[in-house]
Amino acid sequence: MTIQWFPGHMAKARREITEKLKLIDVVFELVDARVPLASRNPMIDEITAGKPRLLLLNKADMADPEVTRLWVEYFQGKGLPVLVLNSKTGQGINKIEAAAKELVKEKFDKMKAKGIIKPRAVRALILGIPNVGKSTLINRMAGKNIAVTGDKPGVTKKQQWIKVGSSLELLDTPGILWPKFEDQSIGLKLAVTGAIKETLLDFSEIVLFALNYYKDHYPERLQERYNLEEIPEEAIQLFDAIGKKRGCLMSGGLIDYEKTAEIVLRDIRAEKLGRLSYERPVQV
Ligand SMILES: Nc1nc2c(ncn2[C@@H]2O[C@H](COP(=O)(O)OP(=O)(O)OP(=O)(O)O)[C@@H](O)[C@H]2O)c(=O)[nH]1
Repeated sequence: MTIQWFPGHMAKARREITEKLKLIDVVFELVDARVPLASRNPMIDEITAGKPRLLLLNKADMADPEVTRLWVEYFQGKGLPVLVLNSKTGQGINKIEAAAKELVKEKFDKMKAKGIIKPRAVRALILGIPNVGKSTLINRMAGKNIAVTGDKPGVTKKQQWIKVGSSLELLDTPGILWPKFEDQSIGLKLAVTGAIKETLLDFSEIVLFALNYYKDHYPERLQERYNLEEIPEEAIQLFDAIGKKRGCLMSGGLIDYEKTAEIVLRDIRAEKLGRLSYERPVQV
């Protein structure tokens, strides 16, 4: 998957989301728990145009649980309801229905009191940037008993609804948001977590970024994994030390950075360094 968001693509994505928003009551915004800000489109408020929103921190099984707890506090403090998920196993998913109902309760109660609507299921749309797990979550929520309720009259014919529990209906296609590369670290965070292809960026640069972060936040994991006596001050020296330990040397004893980077990135992907987060809420 390559992400190339040209203005034309963004306009098209936005149009598609606007169309879907007309059909739904609540938005499920899916982000990667390891990088909840980098994997989020900063224009989300504007894009969702006032629809109630539930933030879902997905891939929490790969994130540092302590940091995820801080993120939950952070978003709740901003008045945004949030749940922690592992869409692969389904952990946390059983809380979504009740949270969605709560978000629309006031509006539904008012409409019912005025006789505008009969009791009906809450309709929801999953929104997120590529690779955050939208399809995995939809499949999980659909479960074994996919109960597609069919087209709703008067709306886009192709839209299908998946019934979840007794009071939630999910649009079967997600809304795809575009990532926003406001600064270089966002691209690096998305590359290290696998949201964008690492070939889009310089391989060694991604690993240097990761090592720099681990050096400050997870030094003991590095020591343990690469059998290092101490953690050097500079990330580049850390690169050298790991290369040496792993025998990534070129003729003349120089460190083969490309090979070292490959090893480290493979370890990160295989979770050999444990559960890691790459962003923390700024302490205020
Ligand atoms: N460990 C873990 N992996 C997950 C989780 N959710 C999704 N994945 C994996 O993440 C990858 C991307 O998941 P998808 O469901 O294809 O993501 P998507 O957002 O639909 O991606 P696009 O189709 O590119 O927009 C897959 O390899 C999934 O197996 C999760 O909670 N934990």
